Amino acid sequence: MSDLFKVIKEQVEKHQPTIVLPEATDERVLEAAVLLEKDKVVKPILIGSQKEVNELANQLNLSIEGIQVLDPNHYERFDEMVAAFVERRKGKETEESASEKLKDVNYFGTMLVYMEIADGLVSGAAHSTGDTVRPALQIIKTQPGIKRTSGVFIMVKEDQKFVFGDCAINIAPNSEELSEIAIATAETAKVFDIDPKVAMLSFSTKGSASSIETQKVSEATKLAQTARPDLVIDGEFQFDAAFVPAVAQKKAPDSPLQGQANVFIFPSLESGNLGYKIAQRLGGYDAIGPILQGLNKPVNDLSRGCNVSDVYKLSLITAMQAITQKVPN
Ligand SMILES: CC(C)(COP(=O)(O)OP(=O)(O)OC[C@H]1O[C@@H](n2cnc3c(N)ncnc32)[C@H](O)[C@@H]1OP(=O)(O)O)[C@@H](O)C(=O)NCCC(=O)NCCS
Ligand SMILES: CC(=O)OP(=O)(O)O
Repeated sequence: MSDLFKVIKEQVEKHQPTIVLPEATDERVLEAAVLLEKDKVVKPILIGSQKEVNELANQLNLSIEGIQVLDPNHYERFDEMVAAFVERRKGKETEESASEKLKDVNYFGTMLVYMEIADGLVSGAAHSTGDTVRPALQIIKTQPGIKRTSGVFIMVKEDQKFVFGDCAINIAPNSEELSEIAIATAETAKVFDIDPKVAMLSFSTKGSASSIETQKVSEATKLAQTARPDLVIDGEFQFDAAFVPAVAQKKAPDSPLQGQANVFIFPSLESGNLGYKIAQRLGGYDAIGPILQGLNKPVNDLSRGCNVSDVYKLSLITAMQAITQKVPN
């Protein structure tokens, strides 16, 4: 385990927050839950039928002793949960539609976090991002002052750490949204002990090309710089000009980044999602996330391509958010 995760583990194990893993019948999730329980870092809550979870555990030769399993079909506080959901969705759900939705493991798990029965949630190993995050967008909602949540990856290889955003949520952010994503991502980087140097990415460097797309990024850069003059944010940059000092010397010699960027903001979800997967699969980086930024409580997504270690590490990050994020709901 890298130093970064050793530090997070030390921070988290003193508190052992409760993290919901709704996809109990996914082998990777069950295995990660068993490891988290064994290492006494977080208390996992699995969601599903006890019978099915027992069967999978037996098949994998895993002991789930001590791990709580909650079944939406036999949950003693289900009526209370339905009432709280209807109240939260004010006019958008009836008791009947709420009872139906709360049978879904992601809605059910998200309500456990909302009702403070659990401290955070990690899902998405077996669900699309839309199905994983929609309950959180509807129930947990964004923190005051944050218009949109976004999803970032912490990219780790040996002692190298970078943050990539938005790789998960906003399909075609406008310049205001991109500026908000850049600021939120810089703040997330600090949580991982990265002194953020933010590059706003494009296919152009400082006006080398001009189009609606490049102008959007250039405008977003100005908005972010004006809103947060204390942060180092510059753009628009091609990746090489942001990352390679010799190329930065040629393409953008006057930029404060000097080819030393460590936070990369992609102009669209197409580029962000592709970019992180290329760095992960061709570049050999560990890609942990998507970590959702700006929500009132920690709910995080996984890629369906994740492995046991990804589930474990994202659970640690979620636990860390739970103990550090004291935001009023
Ligand atoms: C995230 C996503 C699912 C939301 O879309 P959606 O479910 O159609 O959202 P809706 O427009 O119906 O909005 C649902 C609720 O979420 C809120 N919402 C939507 N996007 C939001 C965002 N980025 N931040 C905060 N809230 C958001 C809406 O305001 C709405 O709230 P309300 O019901 O209380 O009014 C959609 O943007 C999406 O599919 N993004 C791409 C996900 C993806 O495939 N990523 C690639 C793999 S990681
Ligand atoms: C984050 C992401 O790309 O998720 P998935 O691979 O499940 O679509």
